[in-house]
Amino acid sequence: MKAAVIVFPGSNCDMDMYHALTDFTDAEIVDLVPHTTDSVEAYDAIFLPGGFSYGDYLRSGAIARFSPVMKSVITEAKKGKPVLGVCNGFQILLEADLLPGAMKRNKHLKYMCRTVDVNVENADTCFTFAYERGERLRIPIAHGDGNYECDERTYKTLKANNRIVFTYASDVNGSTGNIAGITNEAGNVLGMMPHPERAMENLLGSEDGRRLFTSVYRHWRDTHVVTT
Ligand SMILES: NC(=O)CC[C@H](N)C(=O)O
Repeated sequence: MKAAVIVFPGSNCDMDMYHALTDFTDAEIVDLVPHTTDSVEAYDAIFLPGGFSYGDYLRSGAIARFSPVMKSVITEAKKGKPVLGVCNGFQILLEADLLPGAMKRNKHLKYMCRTVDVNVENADTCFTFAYERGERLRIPIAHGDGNYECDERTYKTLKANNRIVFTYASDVNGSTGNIAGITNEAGNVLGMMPHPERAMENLLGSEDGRRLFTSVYRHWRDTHVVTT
């Protein structure tokens, strides 16, 4: 598997994502790809890390969404390649219309940085099949704009089609339905606010994020590698 970690000006979780992919999957190639690149076609999976792209000016993710690389990210997402956006990456996917809804400021208007309980609502995606449905994970959050908002019709559609992949076990930031992560209709684009790449080692608090990366890798292997 060739994986691309996109680096925007202001990304700050790019190296954590790189570490998660290089040290916990068997991906042959993991590249840090600058936002100025115009094609990511050569990659099998694309990762948008967290951070403060363009200083969160205007709105989180609103400027990064127009980075040169995003045209190709959108094309590859529409082809069905796995695209994961974590935190600011999720915000960029929302701004790029690859996922529905928007992020508002956290309900208490405070930046929050702590480890929270996250429920696995759908373990039937290429990102989550190494988990069990109903499992409760410990994963760090670190955001000021994590209050996910969508209209009622969108919420019903997300729910009816099992596109809510993660929820917070309690109301941490005001998100509609405690949503912590959703997919697009095809299931190959996942946006999530909690940081699985910061939950890779028990020494650092949790290793509950590992299986997200191993799921993506195994999904690629199962669909691309012929064994005799
Ligand atoms: N950790 C991050 O990706 C931060 C996300 C975003 N810039 C916010 O504060 O909401």
